[in-house]
Amino acid sequence: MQDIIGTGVRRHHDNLLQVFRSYYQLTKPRIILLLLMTTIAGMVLASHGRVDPVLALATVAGGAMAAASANTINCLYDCDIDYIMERTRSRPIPSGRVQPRDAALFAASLAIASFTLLATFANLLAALLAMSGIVFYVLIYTHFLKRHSTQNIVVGGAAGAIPPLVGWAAVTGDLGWAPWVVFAIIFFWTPPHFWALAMMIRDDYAAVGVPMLPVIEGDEDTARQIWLYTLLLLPLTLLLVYPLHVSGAIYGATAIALGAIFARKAWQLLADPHDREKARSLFKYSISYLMLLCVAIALDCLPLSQHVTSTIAENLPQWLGAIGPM
Ligand code: HEM
Ligand SMILES: CC(C)=CCC/C(C)=C/CC/C(C)=C/COP(=O)(O)OP(=O)(O)O
Repeated sequence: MQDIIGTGVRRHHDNLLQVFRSYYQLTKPRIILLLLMTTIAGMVLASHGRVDPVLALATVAGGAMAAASANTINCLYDCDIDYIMERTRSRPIPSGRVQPRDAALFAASLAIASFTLLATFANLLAALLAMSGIVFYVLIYTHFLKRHSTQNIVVGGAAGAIPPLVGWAAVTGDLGWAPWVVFAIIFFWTPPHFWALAMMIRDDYAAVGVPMLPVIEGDEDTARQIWLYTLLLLPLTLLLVYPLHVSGAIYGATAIALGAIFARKAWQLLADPHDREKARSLFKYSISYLMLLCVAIALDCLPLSQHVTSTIAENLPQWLGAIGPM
């Protein structure tokens, strides 16, 4: 008898775990992690590394819920094509694990909770920016552009660039040049990030009639455009050092090193646009690139880093003098 009850409880527990896992998958959690890193970068920049922990926690939670809501609505809207594409077939809605109505309720609750949290613990601007991220991603990207334009992700990429604005606004209550530069970095990073992936899986997109650039214009043109966006992205990353002076030498050196690797991978793809391994390598690297760039922004703002940077700046002429004329 006890065995039967035990098995029943275990089965109920397993089912509950399955349900949690399905809703968790619906939010595309790994993408949220990177979006949050950009939010944290925005907060750290705005507060010169001294973020209030309660505000930080509320902003991260509110930002995560807004992105989770946007991703859930995207899964709901796209479930017809997700059902056909191999990469997306096993997602919770096409595989029947979550009913569309439940997903809609889930997304609405997340958006309301996000707005409430951000408006209460941060400010109205941060809350409205997060909501505009959801609206832009769902309406402009998912509804208007994704299935109708080869420039879908160029314009749609603006939604993914909003989280650092949320982070900055949560700290300061307004916006300035620095957060808009981080916005622009992510905006120009998105086409190489996504088109590299789209080159790998363009047959999937072709099968469902989504006009991603590699499907319509082919590999050569896509590789050329990736190269162009990469060339625009790299100098943009340095604007935080000069003329904005919100980041220092540690960030600057990291941005140059990371950018050089990015440029090398984009160049290799340009030289061999049909090589899917080169596209895969650029796609994977694009994720590490943005993560590390955000880590560098945060590290650079720590008081210790600022001390190291100012010591180097003060003593550099003396050290160079000691080396003597070259
Ligand atoms: C319009 C803009 C964007 C498009 C169309 C796009 C598209 C994609 C797609 C289709 C994937 C593959 C996901 C999968 O295999 O299920 C992906 C992966 C990923 N994207 Fe993007 N992306 C965009 C912007 C962003 C932004 C702004 C971020 C974060 C700042 C981001 C972070 C990631 C990460 C971390 C992954 C890897 C997820 C994993 O490991 O499964 N993406 N992206
Ligand atoms: C502030 C705020 C809430 C911003 C929201 C930003 C956001 C959720 C960006 C996500 C970008 C992304 C992963 C696009 C992929 O969509 P897709 O439909 O092309 O991908 P798929 O084919 O994998 O479904």
